[in-house]
Amino acid sequence: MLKTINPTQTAAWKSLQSHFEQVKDTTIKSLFADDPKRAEKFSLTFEDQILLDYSKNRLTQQTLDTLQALAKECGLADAIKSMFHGEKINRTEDRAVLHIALRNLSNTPIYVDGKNVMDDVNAVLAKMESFSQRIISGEWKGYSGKAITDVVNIGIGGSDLGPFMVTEALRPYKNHLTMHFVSNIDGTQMVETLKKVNPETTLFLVASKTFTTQETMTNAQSARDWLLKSAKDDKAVAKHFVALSTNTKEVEKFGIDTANMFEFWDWVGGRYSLWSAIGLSIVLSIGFDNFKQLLAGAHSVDQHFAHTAPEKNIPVILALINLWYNNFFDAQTEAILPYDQYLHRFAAYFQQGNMESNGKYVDRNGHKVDYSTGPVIWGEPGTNGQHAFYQLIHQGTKLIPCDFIAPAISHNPLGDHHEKLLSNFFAQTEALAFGKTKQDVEQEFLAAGKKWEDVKDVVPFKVFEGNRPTNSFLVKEMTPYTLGALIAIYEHKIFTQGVIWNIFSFDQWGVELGKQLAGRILPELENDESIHSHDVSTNRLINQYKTWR
Ligand SMILES: O=P(O)(O)OC[C@H]1O[C@](O)(CO)[C@@H](O)[C@@H]1O
Repeated sequence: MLKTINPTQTAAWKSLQSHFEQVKDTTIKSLFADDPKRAEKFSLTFEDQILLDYSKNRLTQQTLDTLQALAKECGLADAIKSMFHGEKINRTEDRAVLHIALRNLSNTPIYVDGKNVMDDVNAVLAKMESFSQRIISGEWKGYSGKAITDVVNIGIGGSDLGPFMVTEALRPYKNHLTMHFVSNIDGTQMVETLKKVNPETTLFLVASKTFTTQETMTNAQSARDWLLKSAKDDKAVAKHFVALSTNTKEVEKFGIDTANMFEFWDWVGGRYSLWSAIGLSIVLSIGFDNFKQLLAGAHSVDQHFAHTAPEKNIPVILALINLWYNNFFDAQTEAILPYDQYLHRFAAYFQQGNMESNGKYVDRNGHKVDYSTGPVIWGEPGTNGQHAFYQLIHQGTKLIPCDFIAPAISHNPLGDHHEKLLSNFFAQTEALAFGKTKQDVEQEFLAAGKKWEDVKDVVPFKVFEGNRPTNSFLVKEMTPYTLGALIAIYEHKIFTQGVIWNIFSFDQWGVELGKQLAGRILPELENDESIHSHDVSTNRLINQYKTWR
């Protein structure tokens, strides 16, 4: 079970506080000047596929050692074992946390309540394999006898972001099926999607762990109505709708044959579910063998996380580095910046992954914390970000630790595009770390033959103080395997931080209140009567809406 220690009361935290006072003004530049072997010492390679360089950070070996001592005092090693052994570490929902079982290709038994979950996991994987083969080969026919050409995944949050992110990231592995993702309750997304597809050849995947989520059920109902308008026979539903869910009863109630249901279990968190039946859209898009490679990459990282010494453990090190900025430098956000267009939803995916997991102010004792927990996660692919928000990262007043991610081998070697992309990837972390001094700026002006009088006023604006921390992930090639590994690294980083912050990373009660209030407001919108049941601001907004609609 997880310990319930306030991290700020540990001896290691106190050491970190005094250590912080000693090193807070040390620059990355001086750390490199003092140790020519820094890049070698502060980097790790995962299976000759991913190089993580974390040398451009504001930390010393002592910082890392003390952070490791903190993790130890907070019981990280036991927490990892608890998760891998299927203990119910999601205590507020009384559930185990076993996304690692979904990719447990070694098939070692994992027990929950005395039952080996691997039997069910393997059965669903086999069902996903045979179903996807029938769809991809064209053997499965729609109501009019035509093969499926388009797949629409209807889901939201974890039932959308993961499958969408991965199918985009692995586009080079795609087959002929066209994938669509509808998540928003805003009818616009469904209407625009339905314009692009033909009811005779479209398969809908209704992806919802609970099968009660308002957005998904509303979208699924509209899609069903749309299908039946053409098919004019309820039997068509069985040929065009499948369910990905834990809730058999609700699936039946919706009218989907449970033979067309792909099951998963309450020990799979929504934001950790792309490895489960929720990944069916991924399987349909890239085929089962590639999906298995995705699982294999994640499984390999699971082994690394569970069995590698903390000082060589990639997710642990990443977690500690960002905790250092979050809790000692008071950094509020972290940016994820993939130099890979295919990863354009990677940051959005980990927005949910991280913020829904560690955005908590109540600790595992039920008390309000007096320290900072999960950061704001954001990001966009490079180089687009460079022309948008990098100004603030380079010269703003906020400290923003950034993760840079790039593949060494491009799937699209068009002219010198990839060299140009990668030159930016390398240049940015160098610029952020080392900056540009006043002397450099002056030198540059002189070399360009400028007169000192003409340029002296502009010098301060051209100085980069540097010392902005980054991690670099250089991935050999973005394959299903390496992508699976990368995602699992981030998942375990989030887990590690949650353990140290003494919070429950696998519930999400913070999303409930808004849902509850929306449920109360919806019937109030049914007529044009003036509303007085809320605060004055909400009343006014509702009443203005009623006049304008
Ligand atoms: O898969 P479901 O049950 O429809 O839930 C969708 C999403 O809603 C949440 O419960 C809350 O936003 C997420 O955790 C989850 O991924």
